[in-house]
Amino acid sequence: MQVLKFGGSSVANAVNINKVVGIVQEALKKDRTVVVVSALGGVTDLLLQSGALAAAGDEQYKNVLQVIEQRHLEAVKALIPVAKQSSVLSWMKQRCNEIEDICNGVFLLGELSARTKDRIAAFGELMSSHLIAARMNEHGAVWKDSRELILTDSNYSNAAVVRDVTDHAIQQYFASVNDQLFVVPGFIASNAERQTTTLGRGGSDYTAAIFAAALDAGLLEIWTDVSGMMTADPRLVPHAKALPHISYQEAMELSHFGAKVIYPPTIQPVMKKNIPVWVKNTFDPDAYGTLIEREVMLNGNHIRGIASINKITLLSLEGGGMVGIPGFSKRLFEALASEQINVILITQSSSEHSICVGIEDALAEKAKQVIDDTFRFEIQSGKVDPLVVEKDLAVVALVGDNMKSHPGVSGKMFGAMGRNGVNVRAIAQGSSERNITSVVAASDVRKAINVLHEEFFETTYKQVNLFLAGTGNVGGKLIAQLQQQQKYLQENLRLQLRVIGMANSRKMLFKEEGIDLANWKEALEAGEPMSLQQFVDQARARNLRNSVFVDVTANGEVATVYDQLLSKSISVVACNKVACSSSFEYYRKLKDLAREFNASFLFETNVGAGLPVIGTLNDLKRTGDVVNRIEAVLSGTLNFVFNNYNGEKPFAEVVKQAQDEGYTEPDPRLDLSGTDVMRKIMILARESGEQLEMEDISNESFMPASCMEGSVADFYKEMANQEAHFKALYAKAAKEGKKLKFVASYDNGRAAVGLQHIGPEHNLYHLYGKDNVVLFYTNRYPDQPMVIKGAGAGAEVTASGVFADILRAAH
Ligand SMILES: NC(=O)C1=CN([C@@H]2O[C@H](COP(=O)(O)OP(=O)(O)OC[C@H]3O[C@@H](n4cnc5c(N)ncnc54)[C@H](O)[C@@H]3O)[C@@H](O)[C@H]2O)C=CC1
Ligand SMILES: N[C@@H](CC=O)C(=O)O
Repeated sequence: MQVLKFGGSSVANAVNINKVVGIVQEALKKDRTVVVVSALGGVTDLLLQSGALAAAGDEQYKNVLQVIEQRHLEAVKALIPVAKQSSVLSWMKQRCNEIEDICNGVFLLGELSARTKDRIAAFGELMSSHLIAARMNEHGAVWKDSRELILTDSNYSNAAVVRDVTDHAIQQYFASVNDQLFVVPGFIASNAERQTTTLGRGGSDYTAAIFAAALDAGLLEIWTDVSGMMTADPRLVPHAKALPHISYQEAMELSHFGAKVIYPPTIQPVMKKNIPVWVKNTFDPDAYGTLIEREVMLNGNHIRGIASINKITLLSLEGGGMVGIPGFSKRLFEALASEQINVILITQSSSEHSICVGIEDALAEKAKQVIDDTFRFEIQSGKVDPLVVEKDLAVVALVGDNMKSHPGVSGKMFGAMGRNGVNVRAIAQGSSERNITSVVAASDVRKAINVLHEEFFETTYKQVNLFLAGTGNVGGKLIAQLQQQQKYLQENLRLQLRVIGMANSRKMLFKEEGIDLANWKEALEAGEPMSLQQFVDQARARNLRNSVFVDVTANGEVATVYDQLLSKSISVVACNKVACSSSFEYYRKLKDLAREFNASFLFETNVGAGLPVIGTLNDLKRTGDVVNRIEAVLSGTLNFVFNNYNGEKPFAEVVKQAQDEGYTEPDPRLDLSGTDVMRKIMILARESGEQLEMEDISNESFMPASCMEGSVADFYKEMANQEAHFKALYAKAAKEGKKLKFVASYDNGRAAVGLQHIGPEHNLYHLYGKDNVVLFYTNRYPDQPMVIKGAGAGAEVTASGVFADILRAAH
């Protein structure tokens, strides 16, 4: 004997029912078969709706009944040969009249009892099963009303089956007939008074399990519209994987926690009899689906799936008066039970100072009232605080038989969530160690499940979601490098970098599946007008795991939003130097936020572009070294200018060349004034542990003050006017056989920048093109400094430094 159950979507219309017929025909070749069917998809809702409308005195119920009748009559006409249609049509018509009569009564009384509701709801399965039996008449199908076989109590809408009587009735009936194929309605049963009852929404699965268990079936097949159970809800996790094999216990845990593929009570009866349950897809019958059995082979992973339940409220009862007093929790649970409030999760700290339970959001008010009433005396006398109710939460659970006795699973789970800023509000784990349950904000569910899926299942790659501000010189090169490396990173580092948001000063663009970097310019141009706050809000609201905000602007305002991002665990990578060279307080705050919210705040390119200056300094510090002195040339622009200026070509033209080659700041006056170098030496001093501000740094500027007045065009014009000044600077140094270098120094708490004459004996003398050099004098490098030298400006090298920071943030 085998039992096949088909859900509402599988029998939603004539086309689908014909697919079902094909599947049953094949099955019939193997064994005697019981087919359990749900109502035509959506019909149960329509039936309940008509009852509710009638009870509310709304005559619209007649229209809803018409829709129901129409759907069934049409299905009969499409499925049953014309010669045999009339008896089936007339049977359907009679049932529809019965529903109408009941609803008319409800309308007149203005009352819908639980009993009547079950009577109305039952017609869905009655009519679908009758229709399908008629369709399979040619295959010898026998229609049997399950209400004659399944006995329940009178708890309408969620009746409990009286198993021994039911088993006996089913066994007797099937022993008394010789037919091979039976079609029975799921979901419905009857009580001792022969009144119709129902087994709860999803109860057709349960009906099938009851038949399978009573008949000692060899197999129970649950045919639905998905190809089995998955590692996570595929609507939330695009990379969710099918689970070909899973144990009864795991299936129950996953189903309880929201994987709606199978109705949870279904497992119990078949598990007792060791009957395998095969979840299959009606619309893809060749797909393997999920086979649920007692013993399932290890799949190398300690967890089988991730499940969630939304709309959870946490109730917390706290108070010193609870400690050491037996009976508090008993009273709490009795109070909830008295109002039929189901408890989804319980946690109690060993201090006994608080008990916390999770229930459905919809029951929160009722729960608050009954608990506050129950503990009124204790609350008034201050022994217990009034109940704390926190709504809009969700449960996220890891499920797997193999978690048992494997240390590290919960560490991995909470570590991954913590790194992504998912705050865990409560935790529960039973001693079966089959599930670890956490409660998180409803708004974090999607992120939490994806983070966990990536951590436990996605050996293929890790997704990193970028929000990129700035598409100029450096930004443009960065985008090109990201595009060029996408494939390599996916294949070699298992990283999938996606640019989800992109902005320049005029436009912004978002694409959850990632912006196509081959056509970003056109796409961004067609984007929406840029609003910095909206860009930040989007990055926060999307709440994607492994999010990184990349600031490739030179903009002060952009630098002010880092705190909003870090506090949402979004890492920040910046080549913009404004944040790190603003007040020490803000710089410190950003570092603290990054630590607090497990995010990265990386700005390697703030000094020396792509050179490993800040990283090296941090390595020295982390390993216990102390930086005593720094001597450096930190301006690519100024080094280029002084390397290329000898009084022949005008100074202004050399500066322009530096700008055209992409070495200067967007505003070149920042380079020429020495401000850019001040920022850099201050950042190095701060990273060395010094609390410096810009005012603390002396700057011996070589620029005539007149050059710094007006616009950038005025700046160039005035530099041309001041050519004699620059010639004199050059000539003086050349006369001494020296070179002009704009040098930055930090020495035991003091920092300075300025133009110096550097002789051939000096460490800074042999420095060409746009190079930078940094000399670290430390406790471990007291005489011969640690030297970092190389190209210190240019869009390509800067972009690669930003890229490297992104990869560091990703890890
Ligand atoms: N060029 C170099 O060698 C190095 C540059 N840097 C830094 O790189 C940064 C970028 O420099 P470039 O690419 O040369 O500048 P750029 O002027 O070519 O590009 C700046 C980009 O930022 C965008 N932007 C400006 N304000 C914005 C806002 N409020 N919101 C969104 N986008 C905005 C602009 O539209 C433009 O796309 C600067 O902070 C610079 O200090 C750092 C190290 C070396
Ligand atoms: N404008 C800067 C670029 C890097 O920060 C420089 O010239 O060094």
